[in-house]
Amino acid sequence: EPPSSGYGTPLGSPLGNYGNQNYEGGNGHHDNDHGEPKSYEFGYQVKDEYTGNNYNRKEASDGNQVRGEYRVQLPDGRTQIVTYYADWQTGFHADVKYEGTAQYPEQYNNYQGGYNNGPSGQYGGSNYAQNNGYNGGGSATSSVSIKDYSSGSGGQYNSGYNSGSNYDSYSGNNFGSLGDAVTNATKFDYKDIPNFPVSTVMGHAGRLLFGHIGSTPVVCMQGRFHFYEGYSLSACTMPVRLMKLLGVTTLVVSNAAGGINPSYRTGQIMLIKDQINFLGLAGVNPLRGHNDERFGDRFVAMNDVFDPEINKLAKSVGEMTGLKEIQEGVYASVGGPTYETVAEVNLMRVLGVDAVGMSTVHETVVAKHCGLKVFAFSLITNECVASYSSKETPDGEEVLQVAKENEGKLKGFVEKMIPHLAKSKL
Ligand SMILES: O=P(O)(O)O[C@@H]1C[C@H](O)[C@@H](CO)O1
Ligand code: HPA
Repeated sequence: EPPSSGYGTPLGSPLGNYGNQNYEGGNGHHDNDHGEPKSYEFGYQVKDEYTGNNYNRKEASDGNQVRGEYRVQLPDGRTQIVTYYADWQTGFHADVKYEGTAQYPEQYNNYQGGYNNGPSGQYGGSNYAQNNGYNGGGSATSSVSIKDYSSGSGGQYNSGYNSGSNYDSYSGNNFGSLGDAVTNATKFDYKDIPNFPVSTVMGHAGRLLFGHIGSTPVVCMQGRFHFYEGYSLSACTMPVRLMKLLGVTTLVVSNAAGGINPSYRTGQIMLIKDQINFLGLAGVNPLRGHNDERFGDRFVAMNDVFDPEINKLAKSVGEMTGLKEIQEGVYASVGGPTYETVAEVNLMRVLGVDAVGMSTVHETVVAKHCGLKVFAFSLITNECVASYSSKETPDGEEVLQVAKENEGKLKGFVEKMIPHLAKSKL
């Protein structure tokens, strides 16, 4: 069978009577009306220091066999060099080599297969832990794929949790004791879980718990990962995808947040009715890059991520457990680790933000993408400073302290809310 595409290229070249006439008829090389097959050669090169463009191609044929070479600049910084020959009896033969060292831009790591998952495979998702220095706390990047968790670190949790585990309590900063709500818990330190990031923030215990709240099976994170720790958002949200793969159906998220709404007081709970994704609006989104269709669609609706019915239930459960003045409002996340300037606090007020933090929104984005239901709430740990005359300044110790003072009531709330949520089928 004469190859077609391998021979298409010369068409239109200076000696372009080669391809069509000799091969498309399928009658072999010599029985055409135009005599002997003709030789040709062509080539081009683009080399431009300013744009960095550097590629070329050359090809020659003696009429029987085509030989050529082309160089392609890969987005990872390497040059791919393909040397080939082809003839109509044996087809196309290529030898592929690479020059240079691959860099790992985040958008390619997000693609589980890696754009270069062929001969060298350096971009393959399963390599990310070794390559990206999760534990160094530096500029970590990750790719998260079904492959990573179905046959890697996830495997060890599958038994017992895969079927019927429909709740996940995702504990945020400083609420380590929410983990105490989990009964008969099996606990794993993050550092002992292959390929898992580690928490570097005070108050984040760094443990994954499996157990029950009431009769509901739960997976609970004692401690999360933040963008300001140096993790990419896809690394921060990797556990959400892990939970999805474990069979979790609802993500319960908590956080410590600063009160932007002037009526909010330290120690109050705010049920999140909507969010503003400042990082996302600026293009920093955990879903940026290749979309793994096995988790969800490319484009994700976020207008319906928080269910007003769940919040209604939470309000009544909260009141039942003695929570006072439960608020419902808009949470915005910033990259941190800086707290807000006076101007930023006032900007957020104008924008309709009620509470601000440094987590959660990327987790809810990834949860929505993979079809998890979401329930989220904030503990107001400080009142954001909106005036230049104020002598107050937020600090991490205060946040931790307020969280500690309130963790008992949060635990009571979560212990009741999760079974109610499970029963309600919301
Ligand atoms: O993990 P969360 O969002 O609860 O923690 C908040 C944000 C920062 O980590 C820290 C700032 O005080 O608290
Ligand atoms: N700003 C941002 N993140 C926070 C705050 C705050 O005031 N308090 C707790 N997390």
